[in-house]
Amino acid sequence: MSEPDPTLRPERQAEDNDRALRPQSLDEFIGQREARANLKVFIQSAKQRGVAMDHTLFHGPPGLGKTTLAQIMSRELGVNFRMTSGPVLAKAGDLAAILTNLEARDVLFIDEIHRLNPAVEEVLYPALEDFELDLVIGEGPAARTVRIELQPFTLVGATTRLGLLTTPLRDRFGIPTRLQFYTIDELHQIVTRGARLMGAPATDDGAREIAKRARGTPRIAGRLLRRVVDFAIVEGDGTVNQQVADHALTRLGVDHLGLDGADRRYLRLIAENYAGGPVGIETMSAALSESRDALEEVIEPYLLQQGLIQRTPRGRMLAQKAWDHLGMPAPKGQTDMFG
Ligand SMILES: Nc1ncnc2c1ncn2[C@@H]1O[C@H](COP(=O)(O)OP(=O)(O)OP(=O)(O)O)[C@@H](O)[C@H]1O
Ligand SMILES: [Mg+2]
Repeated sequence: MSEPDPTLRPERQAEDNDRALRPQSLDEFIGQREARANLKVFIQSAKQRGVAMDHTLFHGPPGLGKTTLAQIMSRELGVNFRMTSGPVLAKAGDLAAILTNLEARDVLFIDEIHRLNPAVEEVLYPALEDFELDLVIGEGPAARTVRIELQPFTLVGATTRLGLLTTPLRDRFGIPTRLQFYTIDELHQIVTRGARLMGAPATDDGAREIAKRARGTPRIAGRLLRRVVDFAIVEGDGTVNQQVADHALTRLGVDHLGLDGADRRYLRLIAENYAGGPVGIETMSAALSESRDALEEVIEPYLLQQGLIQRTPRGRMLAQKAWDHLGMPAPKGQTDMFG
């Protein structure tokens, strides 16, 4: 079986640096209606009161717009945006250096915040609560603690794994925000806007075809759009229409539900080797040579959201929709419990 095409995975790649498609304001940002409406109120209120906005946590699957929203927040608040990530902050001193350089009301964005070193996390707590740093200077008997006052700031954390956050850290976010998969209509708008910005006109049904197959994820929609544009330019007349979109996406191995090779391998494994399940995640991970994290973070959320699989205490099971999608009959009695 062939390796999944990295174009189709929601993980970050260099081309995300293509800023052209990144929305710059809350009004330009499509989708996440509820989160956006709430953020608007909290941003406005912080500005009117002249205070740092409350610490905000974005969580949800990769590619749904966590980093984008954090950048938009700082822009709308009119403050600096400082960016780092959990794995990069190895020592308490690394975080201290960043915190002491923040200006009043700045946004500090920590990506992959579930991967903070515990020693660094300890330093973060008083900083978040009282805008104070307790630093230990020197070693042994000469060691002493100094307290440093910080400017009030807003921490914006992002994570794909809310469950891996420690409770004390989680509790320090006044504004926890879960990002949802996008609807086809929302992705349709995102693709149409992206095509316009790329200078490649998309017909309504062309944009819709890409939207339907983008796995609910703007990052994937952007990637698929780029590839469809390639086909449109080389093999068509440069227009993104339904025919060229379907042709290109089929060539890329993206099926009509937006599933790619890795998704189908996942479903087929349960169908063919485990008669529809239940099968444990560790077994799946070994059989597919994918890390458990990758399965839980990247592959499963969309399959669950689409109602293709179910998570049960005994493991993963295929739902009827998955059997239909694979074109295989479900074993007798197998899916009855789900109706
Ligand atoms: N609502 C949106 N409208 C248009 N484009 C969007 C939207 N949300 C995200 N994007 C685009 O999708 C891509 C991924 O967004 P972003 O980097 O913010 O995701 P993320 O949630 O931070 O992902 P990760 O978990 O991998 O860090 C970016 O190129 C961004 O421009
Ligand atoms: Mg991000």
